[in-house]
Amino acid sequence: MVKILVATKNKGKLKEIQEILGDLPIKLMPLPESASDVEENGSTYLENALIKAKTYGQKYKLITLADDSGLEIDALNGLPGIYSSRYLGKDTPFEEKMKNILELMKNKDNRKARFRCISVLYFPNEDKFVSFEGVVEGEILKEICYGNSGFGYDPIFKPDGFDKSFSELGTEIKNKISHRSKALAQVRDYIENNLLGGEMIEIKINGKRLPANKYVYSVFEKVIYAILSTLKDLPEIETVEIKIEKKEEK
Ligand SMILES: O=c1nc[nH]c2c1ncn2[C@H]1C[C@H](O)[C@@H](COP(=O)(O)OP(=O)(O)OP(=O)(O)O)O1
Ligand SMILES: [Mg+2]
Repeated sequence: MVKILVATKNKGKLKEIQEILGDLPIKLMPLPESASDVEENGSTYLENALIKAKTYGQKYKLITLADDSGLEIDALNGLPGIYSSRYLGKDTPFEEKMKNILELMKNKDNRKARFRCISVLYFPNEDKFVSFEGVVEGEILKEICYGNSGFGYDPIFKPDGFDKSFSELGTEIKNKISHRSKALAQVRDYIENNLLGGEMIEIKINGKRLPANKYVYSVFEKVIYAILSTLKDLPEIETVEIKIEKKEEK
C-alpha cells in the first residue's frame, strides 16, 4: 500500500488531513513525536511547504505531504499571511494572537480576509514535487467565537455564505469548504490518477462529482447503482455520468 508521510507538527491540521484523505487506500503516516522542528524561513507559502516536505521526506524516505497556510487580512495589508504561525512569536497562544488582531481591526470597516493553503506532495526518490492551492474567502468577526472544533485563527474567521466562525461551524462543514480541503481535493485527484492502480470509478450528477470515490462505492456498489437509477428519473437531475477507467498498476 502507498505510504504518505504527513509532515505537520500541528495536530489540528493532521486531523483535518486524515479526515479529508482518510478514505483513500493509502496509509497516512503522522510524523513521529520525536521529529525535530524545521525552520520555516521561506518567503512564500510554497517555499515553506517545500522546506517541510523535503526535510521530512528525505529524512524518512517516504512520499511526503506538507502544507503551509495562513490568514490574510485585507485591512492589515495581507498580514499575518505567511507569518500566521510566527505572529507575535511561535509559542504565543492563539487567544493572544486573535485578541491582538481584533484590537488592530477595532475601527476597520473592511473586514475581508481569506485563508490560503499551499499543499505539496514531495517524492524523495526523484527529488520532485507537485503543489496545489486552495483559498476560502470570508470576514474577520468582531469577537472571538469559540466552538467545539478547529484550531488556530478559526474562532475569528467567518467564511462567506455562513454566519458562524469556522470553529463554531464544526469540522464537517469546515472540511467541505476550507482552503485546506480545496488544496487536498487536488492532491486526491493527483494521488488517484498517478499513484493508485486498478479501476477508477467516478460518478457525476449534474456535472458535480459525488463526494466519495470508488473505495466507498465498491463497498456499496449495488446500492449506489440502484439509487442512481432512481435519481436519474427525477426532474432536477439532468445528467448522471459514471466513468469507469482501467488504470495500470503503478
Ligand atoms: O485551517 C486553519 N484554521 C485556523 N488557522 C489556520 C488554519 N490554517 C492555517 N492557520 C493558521 C494557524 C497556523 O499556525 C498558521 C499556519 O502555519 P503553518 O506553518 O502552515 O502550520 P503550523 O506551523 O501550525 O504547523 P506545521 O508547519 O507543522 O504544518 O496559519
Ligand atoms: Mg509551521
